[in-house]
Amino acid sequence: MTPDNPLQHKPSAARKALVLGGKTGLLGQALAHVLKEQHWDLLCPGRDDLDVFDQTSLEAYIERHRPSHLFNTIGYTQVDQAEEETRAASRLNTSLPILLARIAKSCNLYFIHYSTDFVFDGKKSIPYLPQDEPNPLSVYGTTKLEGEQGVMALGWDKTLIIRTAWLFGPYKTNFVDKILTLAATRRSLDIVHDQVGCPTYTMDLACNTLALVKAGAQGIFHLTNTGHASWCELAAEAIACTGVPCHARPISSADFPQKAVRPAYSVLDCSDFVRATGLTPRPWIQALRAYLFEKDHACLTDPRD
Ligand SMILES: NC(=O)C1=CN([C@@H]2O[C@H](COP(=O)(O)OP(=O)(O)OC[C@H]3O[C@@H](n4cnc5c(N)ncnc54)[C@H](OP(=O)(O)O)[C@@H]3O)[C@@H](O)[C@H]2O)C=CC1
Ligand SMILES: Cc1cn([C@H]2C[C@H](O)[C@@H](COP(=O)(O)OP(=O)(O)O[C@H]3O[C@@H](C)C(=O)[C@@H](O)[C@H]3O)O2)c(=O)[nH]c1=O
Repeated sequence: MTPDNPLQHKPSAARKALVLGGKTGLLGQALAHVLKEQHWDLLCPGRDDLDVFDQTSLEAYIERHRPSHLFNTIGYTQVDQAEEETRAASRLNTSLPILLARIAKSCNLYFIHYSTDFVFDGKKSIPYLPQDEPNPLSVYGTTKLEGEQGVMALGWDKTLIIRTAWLFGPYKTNFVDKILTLAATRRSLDIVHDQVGCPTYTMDLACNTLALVKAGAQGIFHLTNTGHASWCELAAEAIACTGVPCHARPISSADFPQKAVRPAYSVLDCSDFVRATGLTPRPWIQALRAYLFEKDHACLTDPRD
């Protein structure tokens, strides 16, 4: 903390969240919804409202609105495109979180940032612990890891990095939606079956993030739903839930060439989360059913309403 920074002397509201990515992101919008449901004051500036790369504007925004918590859900998440747009990926996944952590430190904000299972190489066959050695296989994974390392190197206590994986949820098209759209017009779909991870519902991740924050968690945590699946199993389950007559055919990654290499196994061990909060995330299949039910019945409102 820099003692001569005028921002840190101002008391901040008890629970006021600045959610970057909260206006348009897959996770950001879920987080905004849950924060609002839990009666937090909420700030969700989009690209047109705030240039997050401009430190002066960002600090002025923080001084004006005085949030207590800074959630960063902005990221470069196009895994294949990142292989060619290394600089753009690095700017969003590495430089931005470091800048935000620095500002959080100088303004005394609790900083919550998200990272990924793709920091691991997938050579393990039991769930990855937060302290396991990362070894990313892709530009996306590398830039996310460098973001984590840069943030942790600043040594700001009130920092929480949550590694999560395989997100699905409302507000923005995701893997499950893509599969269901394809399944509506196809008799069969070829889906990779040799990549195993843990599908995670954004709404559960948002609730569980707030439980971690409430517990005052600091450092790196793994947080997903529980269980594991291949992409093919996830697709098959989503198709089965909706009753569409489409067959999910298991294939190998070699038969679905992509620019970026994905880990073969990236299940995350969430036991630190369980210990810190006393909660156990629900199984991914149950969360998937909840998502499809809520989607079908339009249960969710716009997070900004
Ligand atoms: N999706 C997944 O399966 C997983 C995601 N994660 C991590 O979780 C976090 C959230 O991911 P997710 O919700 O999927 O991300 P999305 O791609 O859905 O959202 C990214 C957000 O970042 C914003 N953004 C992108 N570029 C800029 C920019 N130059 N300036 C300002 N805002 C920008 C986007 O705004 P706009 O709409 O205006 O472009 C959008 O709000 C990321 O850190 C990601 O690495 C981790 C594991 C799995
Ligand atoms: C649409 C489709 C995808 N696939 C495969 C491709 C890929 O290996 C897998 C998942 O597809 P996607 O490309 O949507 O997912 P991908 O971009 O690999 O997802 C990752 O995104 C980043 C942001 C993360 O952090 C990770 O946790 C993970 O969620 O499914 C098929 O095999 N058949 C298909 O018809």
